[in-house]
Amino acid sequence: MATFFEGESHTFSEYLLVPGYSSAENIPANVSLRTPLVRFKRGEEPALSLNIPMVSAIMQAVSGPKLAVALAQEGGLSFIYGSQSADDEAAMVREVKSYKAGFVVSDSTLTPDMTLGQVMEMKERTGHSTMPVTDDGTSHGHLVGIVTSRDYRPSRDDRAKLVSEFMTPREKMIVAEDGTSLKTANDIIWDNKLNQLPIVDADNRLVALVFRKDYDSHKSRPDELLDQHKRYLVGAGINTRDYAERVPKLVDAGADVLCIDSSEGFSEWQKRTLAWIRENYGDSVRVGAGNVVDAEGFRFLADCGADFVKVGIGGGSICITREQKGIGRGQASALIDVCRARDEYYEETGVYVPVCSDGGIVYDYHMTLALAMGADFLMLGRYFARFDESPTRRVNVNGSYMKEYWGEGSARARNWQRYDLGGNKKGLSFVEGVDSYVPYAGPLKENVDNSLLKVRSTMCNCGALDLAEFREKAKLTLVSATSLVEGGAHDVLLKDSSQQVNFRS
Ligand SMILES: NC(=O)C1=CN([C@@H]2O[C@H](COP(=O)(O)OP(=O)(O)OC[C@H]3O[C@@H](n4cnc5c(N)ncnc54)[C@H](O)[C@@H]3O)[C@@H](O)[C@H]2O)C=CC1
Ligand SMILES: O=c1[nH]c(=O)c2[nH+]cn([C@@H]3O[C@H](COP(=O)(O)O)[C@@H](O)[C@H]3O)c2[nH]1
Ligand SMILES: [K+]
Repeated sequence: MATFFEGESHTFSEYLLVPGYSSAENIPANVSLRTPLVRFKRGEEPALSLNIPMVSAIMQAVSGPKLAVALAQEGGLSFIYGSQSADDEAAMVREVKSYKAGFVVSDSTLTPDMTLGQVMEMKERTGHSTMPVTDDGTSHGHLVGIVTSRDYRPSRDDRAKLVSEFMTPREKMIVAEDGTSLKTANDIIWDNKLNQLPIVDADNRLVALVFRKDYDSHKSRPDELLDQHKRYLVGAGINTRDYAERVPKLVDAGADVLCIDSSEGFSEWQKRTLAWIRENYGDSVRVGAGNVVDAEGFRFLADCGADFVKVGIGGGSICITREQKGIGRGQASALIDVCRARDEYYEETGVYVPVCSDGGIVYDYHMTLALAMGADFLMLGRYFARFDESPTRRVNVNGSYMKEYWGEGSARARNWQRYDLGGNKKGLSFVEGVDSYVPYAGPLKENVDNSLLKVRSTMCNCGALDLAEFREKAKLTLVSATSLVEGGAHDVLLKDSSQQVNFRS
C-alpha cells in the first residue's frame, strides 16, 4: 500500500504570519539577513555565507555573468546555468571572477558598416545609448569609434546611414590604457568633461568602458559578497552526467560553489556525483544538491555529503512538471517538512545543512514566509529574469516592456543538447517547462532593496533581528479561501486599477 502524507500540501499564499512583540530595537536598519550557504559543524562558522538570503536560479534566462555581478554586489549569489558547454560555463564564471567594479564590458558594440536603423534597434534592446564601434563588432575587437545619442537625430537622419559616417572616430576619442585605476579613469573623465572613457590595450583592442554616472554607486556597497581576493563570489550549476569533465573546468575558472541542477535529487545519480566530488576534492569544493520535497529526500542528500539541499518540485512559475508527470508537492508543505528534518539532523549529528527554497516565490511576502518556515535562503527565477541584468532580450509587447523567461525543461533551453531518460542523446519526448514573458522591472538593486525592506520590516513585526531568531519566533497560520479575499482591497471601487492586485514582484 502506498504511503499517504497527512493532510493536503499547501503553498505560500495559504499562510500568514502573526506578529509577536517588537521592542524599540526592532527596526529594519538593525536587521541582519546574513545566512549560511554551506554545511557547518556545531560551534564552527560556515565556510561560505550570504549577506542576503537570495540566489538566482540555474537558468539560461536568469543567471549569466552580468546578473551574477549585480547580485553579488547586493550580497547574494548567482549559479551560472549549466545548460551550455562546460567551456562556455567556465568562461562565464571567469568573467565574474575577473570583474572589476566600474569597468564595464560593452554589451552594445557596433561595426562601422552597420546602419542607423540597427543602432536604434540595439538601443531599444539593451537600453544603452553608448555604443563603441569595433572592427569585428565584438566587445574586445579593435576600437574604431564610438556612437552616443548625440551623434544622430532619429527623427531626421536616414536610417540607412552607416555608423562610419556619424560615429566619433578613434583619432578624436580620449581613451585610457589597460591597467588604469578606477580613480585615474574618473579623473580623466572629470578633467575632459566626458561621459565615458573607453579602456584599450596596447594593441588598441577595447577592454572596457568606465562611465561617469557609475562612480558614486561604487562607493557604498556594504553587503557585497567578496572572496579573500576581493573578487565577487559566484556559483555554477552541474549535472549528474558530465561532472568528471565539467567540475574541474568550473573549479579552475574559480567557481566558489557548485549545485547539482535537477528536478529530482533523491537518486543514485546525485549520490555518485557527490561521491566523485568528495573523492577528488574533499571538502575544498562545495556543492549543493536537490531538488527534494520531503524529509527522506533531505536526509539522503545530507548523508551523501551535500553542502546544502534545495527544495521544490513543480512550483516554479514556468514549471509544468506537476501537470506532465504528476510529481511534486505544495512548496510550503515541502519546505516545512524539509526544514524540520534539517533541525533533527543537526540535533543528531551536530551538522547543519542549509536548506534552499527553490521556485514559486511570487509576492515579496512569500520570501518572508519561506524564511519564517525555515529556509536558509531562496532561489528565484522569474523574480530576477525581469531585471536589466538578466541575459534575455527586453521586448515591447503591446506597448509594455517585457523580458523573455523560459524554463530549463522547455524545448528552448534543452536545445543546447538533447538527452533522454537513461542518458541517451535522443530527442526528448515531452517538455517540462514553458517559454514566456515577464514584465520588465528595471535594475536589480532597486527591486532587491525594496523586496528586502519588506522582509526586514515583517521580521521586526515578529520581534526578530536575524533569520535564526525569526525562525524561532515566527507564528504562522493557515488562511481560508474566504479570508484571502479579506486580505486584498475589497468592497471599494478603486480609483486607479493598477492598485488592484497585490504587487507581484
Ligand atoms: N524544480 C523543478 O520543479 C523542476 C526543474 N526542472 C529543471 O529542468 C532542468 C532539467 O531537469 P531534469 O530533467 O530533472 O534533469 P536531470 O539531468 O536531473 O534528469 C534527466 C533524466 O536523466 C536521468 N539521469 C540523470 N543522470 C544520469 C546519468 N548519469 N546517466 C543516466 N541517466 C541519468 C534522470 O534519472 C532523469 O530521468 C533542470 O535545470 C531542472 O532544474 C525541470 C523540471 C522541474
Ligand atoms: O518544472 C520545471 N520546468 C522547467 O522547465 C524549469 N526550469 C526551472 N525550473 C525550476 O523553477 C525554478 C524557478 O522558479 P520561479 O520562476 O518560480 O522562481 C528554478 O530554480 C527550477 O527549480 C523548472 N521547473
Ligand atoms: K507551476
